[in-house]
Amino acid sequence: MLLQSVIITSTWLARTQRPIFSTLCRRFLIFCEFSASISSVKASHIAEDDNEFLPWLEHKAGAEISSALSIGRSSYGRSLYAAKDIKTGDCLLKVPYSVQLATDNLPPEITCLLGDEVGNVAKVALLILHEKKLETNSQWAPYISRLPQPDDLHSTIFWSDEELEMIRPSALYEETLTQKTQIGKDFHAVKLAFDQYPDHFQDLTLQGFAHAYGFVTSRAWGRSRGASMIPFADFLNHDGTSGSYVLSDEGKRHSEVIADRDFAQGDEVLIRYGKFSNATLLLDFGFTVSCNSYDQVRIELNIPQDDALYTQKLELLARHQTRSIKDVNEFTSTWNSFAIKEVRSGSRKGKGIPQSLRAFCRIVTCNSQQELNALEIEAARNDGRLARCPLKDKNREIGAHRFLISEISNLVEEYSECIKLMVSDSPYQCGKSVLRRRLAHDLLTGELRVLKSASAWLENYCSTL
Ligand SMILES: C[S@@+](CC[C@H](N)C(=O)[O-])C[C@H]1O[C@@H](n2cnc3c(N)ncnc32)[C@H](O)[C@@H]1O
Repeated sequence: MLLQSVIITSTWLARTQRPIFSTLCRRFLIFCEFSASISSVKASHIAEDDNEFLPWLEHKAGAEISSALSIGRSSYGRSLYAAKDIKTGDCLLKVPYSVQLATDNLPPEITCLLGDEVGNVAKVALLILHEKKLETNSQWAPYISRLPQPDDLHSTIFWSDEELEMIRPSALYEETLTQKTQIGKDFHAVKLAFDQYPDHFQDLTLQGFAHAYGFVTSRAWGRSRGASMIPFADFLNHDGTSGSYVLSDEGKRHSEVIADRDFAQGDEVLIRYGKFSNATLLLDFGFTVSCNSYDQVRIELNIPQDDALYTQKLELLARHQTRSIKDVNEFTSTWNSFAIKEVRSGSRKGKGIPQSLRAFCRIVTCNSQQELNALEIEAARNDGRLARCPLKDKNREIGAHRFLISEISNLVEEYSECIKLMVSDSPYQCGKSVLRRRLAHDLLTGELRVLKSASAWLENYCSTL
């Protein structure tokens, strides 16, 4: 990822910028949000060597980083626990910028070889590889040695083709391929840059580069100077239900986390990485949460090619095309691609189903040039957007929504089939395969829940119109 964080300036102005999800730029988000919560899991044990990590980092920083937290292990890997009773509003940790790893830590002789085509995530990945190569001579050795093993990375970019087939109906499938392509491009740009310099990254493989890339997307936060790995803070695990923030204070040049509730000594402290769907969590971090309230489904609709008004409809949409809109998960609603979120039952307005999607269906189901003209006239009288109001002809309004129900039903069928296959698939798999099957299952069942909620709302809309 880049984890989301709130950047505070001297005026305490939080900026909210986030590049594209599932394309690498998206990772340079600036709006980061953290939240802390209590897990019922108490600190199991603190690995012997982990005791030395915080003193090492504090010595390096020349400042105290945390007296409130200690390192332990949970089922999520390394984790942070309350070292004492903590009150809401207490500062949990404060990590100075001077001990964070960002692109400006890259040695100048490496930086000067890299062109603009090599993105920030790739540069931080190179920094990690560079430090790794130095082994114990690296001044970051205690941090680098605590990064996960490649086998512990479960982002879909590391899934085999067969594993990826499990998530075929989800937009994450395409997002994963796009991300892999981007990593490949970054890798080749890096290789080209270092071609003449056998001292640097001569033995770099695409696989090694992709792993380093995965470390960055799953453990770096967006800051004004780009992606930053924040040692110690990156031992915090995610809980989407909590709601306090990690602040990156540009003035004081540190990142901090404030407790949003009380913790008893020994409680596991979890933060919210962002309001991320399972698709985002899986691509960026390699995990999912069950019943994720931020889940969403991207659906793409097209005007049937055999539609007698195909060209007229396309032209009409093009004339009224609005700028694409990105949401928090970086899903973009373009002219024919829309993100649906879970619609609460009983919701009157169908919040979760974009108005632009319903408008698209009203246009697609028009049967004559006159009907299209009427929509254009209405748009000119209002704010210029097409088909935002319910059609006056009730039957046509129902027809438009029935078209959408039918598209969603096809998806529901596709998802259900895939889930059924997944459940009945080879019972002999173990370890990594079982874990990835569960991740795929969480993803698809979450997206299926969203689709079904939208379908139920639309059915109700049609029957009560
Ligand atoms: C920023 S690191 C957190 C520290 C990490 N557990 C470690 O061992 O260093 C993010 C990674 O922790 C794990 N993680 C965090 N929250 C999780 C959760 N709610 N469920 C499962 N894994 C989680 C995932 O492997 C994720 O890529």
